[in-house]
Amino acid sequence: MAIIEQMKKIAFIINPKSGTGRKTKYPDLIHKYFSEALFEVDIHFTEYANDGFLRAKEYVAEGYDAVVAIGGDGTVNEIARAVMNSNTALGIVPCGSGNGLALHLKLPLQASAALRRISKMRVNNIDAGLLNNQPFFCTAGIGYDAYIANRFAEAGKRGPVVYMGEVIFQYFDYKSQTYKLTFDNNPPIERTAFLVTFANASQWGNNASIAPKASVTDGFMDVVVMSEFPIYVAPKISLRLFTKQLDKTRYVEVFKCKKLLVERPKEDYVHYDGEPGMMGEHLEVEIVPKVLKVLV
Ligand SMILES: Nc1ncnc2c1ncn2[C@@H]1O[C@H](COP(=O)(O)OP(=O)(O)OP(=O)(O)O)[C@@H](O)[C@H]1O
Repeated sequence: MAIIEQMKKIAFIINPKSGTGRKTKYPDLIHKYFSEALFEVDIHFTEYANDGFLRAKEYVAEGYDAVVAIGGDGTVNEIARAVMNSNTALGIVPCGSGNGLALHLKLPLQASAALRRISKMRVNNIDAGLLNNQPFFCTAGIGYDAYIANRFAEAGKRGPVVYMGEVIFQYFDYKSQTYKLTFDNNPPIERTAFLVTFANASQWGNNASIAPKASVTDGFMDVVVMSEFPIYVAPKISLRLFTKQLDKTRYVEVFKCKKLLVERPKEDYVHYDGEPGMMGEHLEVEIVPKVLKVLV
Protein backbone atom coordinates (compact mmCIF):
# COMPACT_ATOMS: atom_id res chain seq x y z
CA MET A 1 0.00 0.00 0.00
CA ALA A 2 1.35 3.45 -0.92
CA ILE A 3 0.20 7.02 -0.36
CA ILE A 4 -0.22 9.16 -3.48
CA GLU A 5 1.57 12.41 -2.72
CA GLN A 6 0.45 15.83 -3.93
CA MET A 7 -2.96 14.48 -5.00
CA LYS A 8 -4.57 17.26 -6.96
CA LYS A 9 -7.05 16.26 -9.60
CA ILE A 10 -10.06 14.17 -8.62
CA ALA A 11 -13.25 13.54 -10.57
CA PHE A 12 -16.58 12.21 -9.33
CA ILE A 13 -18.91 10.34 -11.67
CA ILE A 14 -22.41 10.02 -10.25
CA ASN A 15 -24.97 7.57 -11.64
CA PRO A 16 -28.34 9.14 -10.79
CA LYS A 17 -30.13 5.87 -11.66
CA SER A 18 -28.17 3.59 -9.33
CA GLY A 19 -29.75 2.10 -6.22
CA THR A 20 -32.84 3.85 -4.88
CA GLY A 21 -31.67 7.06 -3.10
CA ARG A 22 -31.48 10.57 -4.60
CA LYS A 23 -28.03 11.78 -5.67
CA THR A 24 -28.58 15.56 -5.58
CA LYS A 25 -26.83 15.92 -2.20
CA TYR A 26 -23.45 14.83 -3.60
CA PRO A 27 -21.96 18.05 -5.04
CA ASP A 28 -22.24 19.85 -1.65
CA LEU A 29 -20.91 16.80 0.22
CA ILE A 30 -17.96 16.49 -2.18
CA HIS A 31 -17.00 20.16 -1.76
CA LYS A 32 -17.13 19.67 2.01
CA TYR A 33 -14.47 16.93 1.98
CA PHE A 34 -12.37 18.10 -0.99
CA SER A 35 -11.25 21.67 -0.41
CA GLU A 36 -10.27 23.83 -3.37
CA ALA A 37 -6.92 24.46 -1.72
CA LEU A 38 -5.97 20.79 -1.97
CA PHE A 39 -8.00 19.38 -4.84
CA GLU A 40 -9.07 20.28 -8.34
CA VAL A 41 -12.53 18.71 -8.41
CA ASP A 42 -14.77 17.85 -11.33
CA ILE A 43 -18.25 16.33 -10.99
CA HIS A 44 -20.16 14.59 -13.73
CA PHE A 45 -23.68 13.09 -13.58
CA THR A 46 -24.06 10.26 -16.08
CA GLU A 47 -26.72 10.72 -18.74
CA TYR A 48 -26.84 7.24 -20.25
CA ALA A 49 -25.35 3.76 -19.80
CA ASN A 50 -21.60 3.73 -20.64
CA ASP A 51 -21.34 7.53 -20.21
CA GLY A 52 -19.32 6.79 -17.03
CA PHE A 53 -16.79 4.75 -19.02
CA LEU A 54 -16.38 7.40 -21.73
CA ARG A 55 -16.08 10.29 -19.27
CA ALA A 56 -13.61 8.37 -17.10
CA LYS A 57 -11.42 7.71 -20.17
CA GLU A 58 -11.28 11.47 -20.71
CA TYR A 59 -10.29 12.03 -17.07
CA VAL A 60 -7.47 9.47 -17.50
CA ALA A 61 -6.24 11.27 -20.65
CA GLU A 62 -6.38 14.59 -18.74
CA GLY A 63 -4.07 13.14 -16.06
CA TYR A 64 -6.56 12.93 -13.20
CA ASP A 65 -5.18 11.18 -10.12
CA ALA A 66 -8.48 9.52 -9.26
CA VAL A 67 -11.98 9.02 -10.61
CA VAL A 68 -14.62 8.19 -8.03
CA ALA A 69 -17.64 6.07 -8.93
CA ILE A 70 -20.78 7.11 -7.06
CA GLY A 71 -23.16 4.30 -7.90
CA GLY A 72 -23.47 0.55 -7.81
CA ASP A 73 -21.34 -2.26 -9.21
CA GLY A 74 -22.29 -1.37 -12.79
CA THR A 75 -20.96 2.16 -12.38
CA VAL A 76 -17.87 0.83 -10.60
CA ASN A 77 -17.31 -1.57 -13.51
CA GLU A 78 -17.61 1.22 -16.12
CA ILE A 79 -15.11 3.45 -14.35
CA ALA A 80 -12.73 0.67 -13.33
CA ARG A 81 -12.62 -0.50 -16.98
CA ALA A 82 -11.65 3.02 -18.02
CA VAL A 83 -8.90 3.56 -15.42
CA MET A 84 -7.34 0.07 -15.34
CA ASN A 85 -3.79 -0.06 -16.69
CA SER A 86 -3.32 3.66 -15.99
CA ASN A 87 -1.98 5.80 -13.15
CA THR A 88 -5.49 7.00 -12.33
CA ALA A 89 -7.00 5.35 -9.25
CA LEU A 90 -10.61 4.26 -8.79
CA GLY A 91 -12.55 5.54 -5.77
CA ILE A 92 -15.91 4.11 -4.68
CA VAL A 93 -18.84 5.73 -2.91
CA PRO A 94 -21.19 2.76 -2.85
CA CYS A 95 -24.84 3.52 -3.47
CA GLY A 96 -26.12 0.69 -5.64
CA SER A 97 -28.19 -2.39 -4.94
CA GLY A 98 -25.28 -4.77 -4.35
CA ASN A 99 -22.02 -2.86 -3.74
CA GLY A 100 -19.99 -6.06 -3.99
CA LEU A 101 -16.50 -4.62 -4.51
CA ALA A 102 -16.96 -1.96 -1.79
CA LEU A 103 -18.11 -4.61 0.68
CA HIS A 104 -15.24 -6.93 -0.23
CA LEU A 105 -12.74 -4.09 0.28
CA LYS A 106 -14.50 -3.15 3.55
CA LEU A 107 -14.99 0.43 2.35
CA PRO A 108 -17.39 2.68 4.28
CA LEU A 109 -20.96 2.40 2.99
CA GLN A 110 -22.14 5.74 4.30
CA ALA A 111 -21.52 8.64 1.86
CA SER A 112 -19.71 11.06 4.21
CA ALA A 113 -17.49 8.33 5.64
CA ALA A 114 -16.70 7.03 2.15
CA LEU A 115 -15.74 10.53 0.91
CA ARG A 116 -13.63 11.19 4.01
CA ARG A 117 -11.78 7.89 3.41
CA ILE A 118 -11.24 8.74 -0.28
CA SER A 119 -9.78 12.14 0.65
CA LYS A 120 -6.89 10.30 2.37
CA MET A 121 -5.84 9.00 -1.08
CA ARG A 122 -4.49 5.64 0.05
CA VAL A 123 -3.94 3.38 -2.97
CA ASN A 124 -3.84 -0.39 -3.34
CA ASN A 125 -3.30 -2.38 -6.55
CA ILE A 126 -5.83 -5.12 -7.24
CA ASP A 127 -6.38 -7.84 -9.84
CA ALA A 128 -9.05 -7.79 -12.53
CA GLY A 129 -10.85 -10.60 -14.32
CA LEU A 130 -11.51 -10.84 -18.05
CA LEU A 131 -14.49 -12.74 -19.45
CA ASN A 132 -13.97 -12.98 -23.22
CA ASN A 133 -11.93 -9.78 -22.77
CA GLN A 134 -14.76 -8.02 -20.93
CA PRO A 135 -13.25 -6.77 -17.63
CA PHE A 136 -14.82 -7.52 -14.25
CA PHE A 137 -13.52 -6.68 -10.82
CA CYS A 138 -15.85 -8.46 -8.42
CA THR A 139 -17.56 -11.49 -9.95
CA ALA A 140 -18.76 -12.63 -13.35
CA GLY A 141 -20.76 -15.71 -14.07
CA ILE A 142 -22.93 -18.00 -16.13
CA GLY A 143 -26.02 -20.02 -15.27
CA TYR A 144 -28.63 -18.91 -12.76
CA ASP A 145 -26.93 -15.70 -11.58
CA ALA A 146 -26.46 -14.54 -15.19
CA TYR A 147 -30.10 -15.40 -15.92
CA ILE A 148 -31.18 -13.37 -12.87
CA ALA A 149 -28.95 -10.38 -13.80
CA ASN A 150 -30.67 -10.30 -17.18
CA ARG A 151 -34.17 -10.67 -15.68
CA PHE A 152 -33.38 -7.90 -13.16
CA ALA A 153 -32.31 -5.60 -16.00
CA GLU A 154 -35.54 -6.35 -17.85
CA ALA A 155 -37.62 -5.68 -14.69
CA GLY A 156 -36.93 -1.94 -15.17
CA LYS A 157 -36.98 -1.32 -11.40
CA ARG A 158 -33.96 -1.39 -9.09
CA GLY A 159 -33.41 -2.24 -5.45
CA PRO A 160 -32.86 -5.34 -3.30
CA VAL A 161 -36.58 -6.16 -2.99
CA VAL A 162 -37.02 -6.48 -6.77
CA TYR A 163 -33.77 -8.47 -6.95
CA MET A 164 -34.74 -10.94 -4.22
CA GLY A 165 -38.16 -11.39 -5.85
CA GLU A 166 -36.44 -12.41 -9.10
CA VAL A 167 -34.05 -14.76 -7.27
CA ILE A 168 -36.89 -16.63 -5.56
CA PHE A 169 -39.53 -16.77 -8.29
CA GLN A 170 -37.26 -17.64 -11.23
CA TYR A 171 -35.75 -20.63 -9.38
CA PHE A 172 -38.64 -22.90 -10.37
CA ASP A 173 -38.28 -22.26 -14.13
CA TYR A 174 -34.50 -22.51 -14.40
CA LYS A 175 -32.81 -25.65 -15.85
CA SER A 176 -29.18 -26.52 -15.02
CA GLN A 177 -26.71 -26.91 -17.89
CA THR A 178 -23.69 -29.06 -18.63
CA TYR A 179 -20.37 -27.25 -19.00
CA LYS A 180 -16.90 -28.45 -20.04
CA LEU A 181 -14.36 -26.66 -17.84
CA THR A 182 -10.59 -26.51 -18.45
CA PHE A 183 -8.63 -24.99 -15.57
CA ASP A 184 -5.15 -23.73 -16.59
CA ASN A 185 -3.30 -26.66 -18.18
CA ASN A 186 -5.38 -29.42 -16.54
CA PRO A 187 -7.46 -31.98 -18.43
CA PRO A 188 -11.05 -30.77 -18.99
CA ILE A 189 -13.81 -31.79 -16.57
CA GLU A 190 -17.56 -31.81 -17.11
CA ARG A 191 -20.13 -30.53 -14.62
CA THR A 192 -23.88 -30.10 -14.76
CA ALA A 193 -24.27 -26.88 -12.84
CA PHE A 194 -26.96 -24.55 -11.60
CA LEU A 195 -24.41 -21.74 -11.85
CA VAL A 196 -20.70 -21.12 -12.29
CA THR A 197 -19.26 -17.94 -10.75
CA PHE A 198 -15.84 -16.53 -11.65
CA ALA A 199 -14.75 -14.69 -8.53
CA ASN A 200 -12.02 -12.08 -8.33
CA ALA A 201 -13.59 -10.74 -5.11
CA SER A 202 -15.67 -12.79 -2.70
CA GLN A 203 -19.02 -11.06 -3.11
CA TRP A 204 -22.04 -11.11 -5.34
CA GLY A 205 -23.04 -8.02 -3.38
CA ASN A 206 -25.20 -7.42 -0.31
CA ASN A 207 -22.68 -9.48 1.68
CA ALA A 208 -23.65 -12.65 -0.20
CA SER A 209 -20.27 -14.33 -0.11
CA ILE A 210 -20.24 -16.63 -3.13
CA ALA A 211 -16.47 -17.29 -2.90
CA PRO A 212 -15.53 -16.72 0.76
CA LYS A 213 -11.80 -17.32 0.21
CA ALA A 214 -11.37 -15.14 -2.88
CA SER A 215 -8.70 -12.44 -2.71
CA VAL A 216 -8.36 -9.46 -5.09
CA THR A 217 -4.58 -9.42 -4.68
CA ASP A 218 -3.55 -13.10 -5.00
CA GLY A 219 -3.37 -13.31 -8.80
CA PHE A 220 -5.95 -16.14 -8.82
CA MET A 221 -9.61 -16.52 -9.63
CA ASP A 222 -11.90 -18.67 -7.47
CA VAL A 223 -14.33 -20.57 -9.66
CA VAL A 224 -17.47 -21.66 -7.82
CA VAL A 225 -19.45 -24.48 -9.41
CA MET A 226 -22.84 -24.93 -7.76
CA SER A 227 -24.89 -27.96 -8.65
CA GLU A 228 -28.67 -28.05 -8.55
CA PHE A 229 -30.04 -28.43 -5.03
CA PRO A 230 -33.46 -29.46 -3.76
CA ILE A 231 -35.62 -26.48 -2.77
CA TYR A 232 -35.73 -27.60 0.88
CA VAL A 233 -31.99 -26.94 1.27
CA ALA A 234 -32.29 -23.37 -0.13
CA PRO A 235 -32.58 -21.80 3.37
CA LYS A 236 -29.43 -23.63 4.51
CA ILE A 237 -27.54 -22.58 1.38
CA SER A 238 -28.68 -18.96 1.87
CA LEU A 239 -27.47 -19.04 5.47
CA ARG A 240 -24.08 -20.33 4.36
CA LEU A 241 -23.92 -17.69 1.62
CA PHE A 242 -24.36 -14.92 4.19
CA THR A 243 -22.07 -16.48 6.84
CA LYS A 244 -19.10 -16.97 4.46
CA GLN A 245 -19.39 -20.78 4.59
CA LEU A 246 -20.76 -21.57 1.15
CA ASP A 247 -17.67 -23.61 0.30
CA LYS A 248 -18.72 -26.08 3.02
CA THR A 249 -21.92 -27.22 1.29
CA ARG A 250 -21.78 -30.41 -0.76
CA TYR A 251 -23.53 -28.67 -3.65
CA VAL A 252 -20.51 -26.43 -4.19
CA GLU A 253 -17.03 -27.08 -5.60
CA VAL A 254 -14.39 -24.33 -5.65
CA PHE A 255 -11.41 -24.31 -8.03
CA LYS A 256 -8.54 -21.82 -8.03
CA CYS A 257 -6.90 -20.94 -11.34
CA LYS A 258 -5.43 -18.18 -13.44
CA LYS A 259 -7.26 -19.14 -16.61
CA LEU A 260 -10.42 -21.10 -17.41
CA LEU A 261 -11.96 -22.25 -20.68
CA VAL A 262 -15.69 -22.96 -20.64
CA GLU A 263 -17.64 -24.75 -23.32
CA ARG A 264 -21.41 -24.64 -23.04
CA PRO A 265 -24.22 -25.95 -25.24
CA LYS A 266 -25.18 -22.64 -26.86
CA GLU A 267 -24.89 -18.87 -26.84
CA ASP A 268 -26.40 -17.77 -23.55
CA TYR A 269 -26.54 -15.18 -20.79
CA VAL A 270 -23.50 -14.00 -18.83
CA HIS A 271 -23.03 -11.32 -16.23
CA TYR A 272 -19.96 -9.29 -15.32
CA ASP A 273 -20.17 -7.43 -12.01
CA GLY A 274 -23.93 -8.00 -12.16
CA GLU A 275 -24.26 -6.33 -15.57
CA PRO A 276 -26.30 -8.47 -17.95
CA GLY A 277 -24.90 -9.70 -21.25
CA MET A 278 -25.01 -12.42 -23.89
CA MET A 279 -21.96 -14.39 -25.08
CA GLY A 280 -21.20 -17.43 -27.23
CA GLU A 281 -20.67 -21.07 -26.34
CA HIS A 282 -16.89 -20.70 -25.85
CA LEU A 283 -15.78 -18.56 -22.92
CA GLU A 284 -12.27 -17.67 -21.87
CA VAL A 285 -11.89 -16.31 -18.35
CA GLU A 286 -8.63 -15.10 -16.87
CA ILE A 287 -7.15 -13.05 -14.04
CA VAL A 288 -4.85 -10.14 -14.77
CA PRO A 289 -2.81 -9.34 -11.66
CA LYS A 290 -2.58 -5.88 -10.09
CA VAL A 291 -3.92 -3.82 -12.99
CA LEU A 292 -6.25 -1.53 -11.06
CA LYS A 293 -5.35 1.14 -8.52
CA VAL A 294 -8.10 1.52 -5.92
CA LEU A 295 -8.45 4.10 -3.16
CA VAL A 296 -8.90 2.09 0.02
N1 LIG B 1 -27.95 8.23 -16.57
C1 LIG B 1 -28.16 6.94 -16.76
N2 LIG B 1 -29.33 6.50 -17.28
C2 LIG B 1 -29.57 5.19 -17.45
N3 LIG B 1 -28.70 4.20 -17.11
C3 LIG B 1 -27.52 4.59 -16.61
C4 LIG B 1 -27.20 5.96 -16.40
N4 LIG B 1 -25.96 6.02 -15.86
C5 LIG B 1 -25.52 4.76 -15.74
N5 LIG B 1 -26.45 3.88 -16.17
C6 LIG B 1 -26.43 2.42 -16.13
O1 LIG B 1 -27.14 2.03 -14.97
C7 LIG B 1 -26.86 0.66 -14.70
C8 LIG B 1 -26.99 0.32 -13.24
O2 LIG B 1 -26.06 1.03 -12.49
P1 LIG B 1 -25.38 0.48 -11.16
O3 LIG B 1 -24.97 -0.92 -11.34
O4 LIG B 1 -24.36 1.46 -10.79
O5 LIG B 1 -26.55 0.55 -10.10
P2 LIG B 1 -27.37 -0.62 -9.44
O6 LIG B 1 -27.70 -1.65 -10.46
O7 LIG B 1 -28.49 0.02 -8.72
O8 LIG B 1 -26.35 -1.21 -8.35
P3 LIG B 1 -25.66 -2.67 -8.20
O9 LIG B 1 -24.96 -2.97 -9.49
O10 LIG B 1 -24.75 -2.52 -7.02
O11 LIG B 1 -26.77 -3.63 -7.96
C9 LIG B 1 -25.48 0.45 -15.30
O12 LIG B 1 -25.63 -0.52 -16.32
C10 LIG B 1 -25.09 1.79 -15.92
O13 LIG B 1 -24.42 1.63 -17.15
